[in-house]
Parts: sequence; C-alpha cells; structure tokens
Amino acid sequence: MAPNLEPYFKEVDASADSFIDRLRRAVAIPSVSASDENRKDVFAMADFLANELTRLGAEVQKRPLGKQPGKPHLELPPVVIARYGNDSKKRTILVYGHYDVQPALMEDGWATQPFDLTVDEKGRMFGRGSTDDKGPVLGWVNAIEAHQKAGVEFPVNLLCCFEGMEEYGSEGLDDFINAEAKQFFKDADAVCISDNYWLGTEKPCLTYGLRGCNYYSVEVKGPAQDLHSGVFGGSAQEPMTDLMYLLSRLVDQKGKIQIPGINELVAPVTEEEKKLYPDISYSMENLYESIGSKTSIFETKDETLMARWRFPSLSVHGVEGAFSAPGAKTVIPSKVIGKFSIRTVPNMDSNEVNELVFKYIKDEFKKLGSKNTLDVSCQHDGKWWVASPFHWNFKAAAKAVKEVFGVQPDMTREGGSIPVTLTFEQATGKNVLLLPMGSSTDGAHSINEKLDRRNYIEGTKLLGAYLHYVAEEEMAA
Ligand SMILES: C[C@H](N)C(=O)N[C@@H](Cc1c[nH]cn1)C(=O)O
Ligand SMILES: [Zn+2]
Ligand SMILES: [Zn+2]
Repeated sequence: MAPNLEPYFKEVDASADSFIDRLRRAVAIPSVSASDENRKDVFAMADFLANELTRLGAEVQKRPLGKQPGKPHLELPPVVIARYGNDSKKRTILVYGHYDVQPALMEDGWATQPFDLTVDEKGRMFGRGSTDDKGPVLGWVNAIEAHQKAGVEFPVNLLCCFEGMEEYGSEGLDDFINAEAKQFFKDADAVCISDNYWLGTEKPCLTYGLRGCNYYSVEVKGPAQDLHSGVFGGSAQEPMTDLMYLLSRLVDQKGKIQIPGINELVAPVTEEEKKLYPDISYSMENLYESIGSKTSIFETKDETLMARWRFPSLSVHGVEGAFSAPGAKTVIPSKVIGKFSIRTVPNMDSNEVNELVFKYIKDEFKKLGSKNTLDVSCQHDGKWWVASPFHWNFKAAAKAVKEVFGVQPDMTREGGSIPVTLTFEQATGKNVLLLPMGSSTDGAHSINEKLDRRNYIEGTKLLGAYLHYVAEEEMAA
C-alpha cells in the first residue's frame, strides 16, 4: 500500500524558509578541504552538522581520522556519523554525503559572495556548496525535522556518514568505512548517496554508475628563483615552456587521450549498451544550457553522453607557480606544477593508468633534452563504480520520484566521481543508490554554483518519500 505522505509533504512546504535558512548558515562556513587555511572551517562545519543532528535527537559521533597524509601539521576533519532510530522491526538505511566544498573566490568571477547564500527572483540559491553537497546533506536533516514536526513516524532507522575531505580524494575514509562496516554500519540494509545531479533541469534521475578519478601533478623546476625575462630570457631554460609542451601532449581537441595504452584499457561498448542511450531524456540543448555556450566537442546526444559516462576523459586544471594575475609581469617562474586528472571507466585499473601516465610524461620530457628537472606523481585516485539498478533500493527511489515529481526517473550513469561509493558497496555488501537533488545547471565546482529552491524543497520531500518506500519494498532484488 502506498504510504500517506501528505502530512510530511505539507510540513516540508511549511518549513521551506527555515530549511533555506539552515542552508544559508551552512554555506556561510567556508569548508574548503583543499585549503590548509580553511581547515578550521571544515572542522566548524562538522560541528554545525553534529549540532543540527543532535538537536533532532540523533546519536552523533565525530570520529577523528588522524593526520593528513603528506601534511603532518594538518589534522583530517572528522567523519560525522549518526544514528537516528534503533527499531529492529524497521529497515536501516545508511546515507552518505560530504560537508566540504571546492574553493571559491570572488576574483574567479562569482557574481555574488560565494559564502553568502543569495536567492534571486527565480528561486536560484547561489553559494558554494549549495548543490555540492550541503543542500543534499541538509535534505536528510530536514527530512528528520519535518517528520517530527508533522508527527509522522520515521519509517526507517537512519545511519549517517558525512565526511569532510571528499573534494580532496576522501583522504582516510576508505579505512574508516572498512573498519565500521561490521561495527557502526553493520545494520545497514542499503546505502543511499545524494551527491550528483539530474541530467537536465526537469526530470529526476537515479544513478547507477560513476567514473573514477586519478589526479596528477607534474612539477618542472630549474632556476633557483624566479628570474627577470629581459635579463635571462633566451639564456635560462624555462620550466614553464617545458610544462606547456608536456600538458599540450596529453589530450587532443576531440577529447582523445594521447597517452599510449590508456584507451586500450576501456571495456568495449556492446550493441546492447548502445540501445540504452536513445531513450534517455537529454538533448544537446540541455548540454548547451549547462555549459553556458555551444562549445561542445560532439554534435549528438549519444556521443555526448557516452563521452561523459562511458569513456575516460583527461582535463587540464591549472598551473601552480605560474603568473596568473591581471597585468603584464615579465617574470620567468622558477618552478611550476601542472595539474591534470583522468576520469576512469570500466575496466581501467588505477595502477596501470598511473604507470602509463608516468612513462609517457617522462619519455616526452626526455625528448625535449631540457636541463630542468621533472617530477610526476598521482595526488589521489578513486575507482569507478557500476551497480545493478534493478535492486529494491532503486525501485523504492523510483516510486518516490513518481510520487513527488509525477514522472518515472531516468536511469543514468555519471561522469563525476564519489570515491567511496565502491568502498561502501564492497565493505557493507549492500546495494548503493545515487539519488541526486540538484539539476544540470547548478554549476557544481564552477563559479555561481547554485541549487534551485524547488530542487531543495521537493528534493527534501523526495529523500523522505524514498525512506517510506524503502520501508515497504519487498527485499527480493
Ligand atoms: C560528484 C561529486 N559531487 C563530486 O563533485 N566529486 C568530485 C570528487 C573528486 C575530487 N577529486 C577527485 N574526485 C569530482 O568528481 O570531482
Ligand atoms: Zn560532491
Ligand atoms: Zn564536488
């Protein structure tokens, strides 16, 4: 029998302003995990979440993860774990999210202050972390509160696992999950993660696959200090020239990775698989809207989706040590570090990818005959994941989408990475579902990141409704 969700939905609508205020308070904490200076803010964000959950009656623990590898002066932020409800007659659902965010500076081009949630007349709520992933994490908190206020019994036991290093490769979390799988997480019947995005702006989706991510640094150094290009240009070997050459040899304009052997690691696309793409509601217009221009590599939807989900990609992210300010500084940087990453797919093995990358970059550098020195390393890696979308966990989520949005969700894969998804699956042996809240135009990781009010409020209804349907779904997959 379909659960009566009306009282819960009404309460979510009535509490909308206070839920937005909760998101405003969370966005105001600049919990940037990649920045040493912001580490105290990442800790403050852990406190904020722990307090919100404790106030609602959850049993909360902040579990330390020790020092950050390679940065012995820095403590890793804690994992906030919580239990809400302990009724052996109910199912137990483990939810994961992250409370850290990507960096954000006004000078990157934000139209509003990134850590000041700004809501416009269209209900777009701009702010770093609004969609990735503070909005969805607070969606679970809101769902608990709305049940309490509406006097509706919470349908499941909820276990929470919220981390503070996801945007930096989830340092330390794998070991924690493996250790807790038979302890704090032992009762979990299924796992749900809300940390990705719809394909478009109207239709929700359920996601059963993610790409992995191997992130690299290429350091080239030569002179002992930065030099005057008038005095030393033409006589000193310039690290930047070497680095630009190396970075330009990684990927072509069609997105094809140039590192020998990489593309051969990819599982061949089957005829059956190709047939899945035409039915997915997505158009090139959706892509143009999301990227804000028509500068796509491909002209068709199927090629675009396959490039995002099914094939690896290589992106060049930036150069540490390079002159990047406005103006015309005539400097020769003495040391530059190029950053790039490869999104990996089945059946690419992370170690094999690393070996191929290291060998190629070293070989290309040798060809230059440069007297500068090179160092290439993998900063972090996370494996790809593909699961079964036919499990009861997915069926419950599909019913919740139908109830809240009136449509059947698309079954999608995702081009981004959530490194711990596979860890949860392997450590708990349970099905993992990705249930996104935000839309394709949210601009996660970019300037002007936002979450639409509708996605946040209806998304809170969706998370609650999912828990009700999960409580009713037959166990058979
Ligand atoms: C999809 C998720 N919201 C996300 O943004 N994940 C990051 C994780 C990451 C960071 N470095 C490597 N992986 C991403 O896909 O970039
Ligand atoms: Zn995220
Ligand atoms: Zn992210």
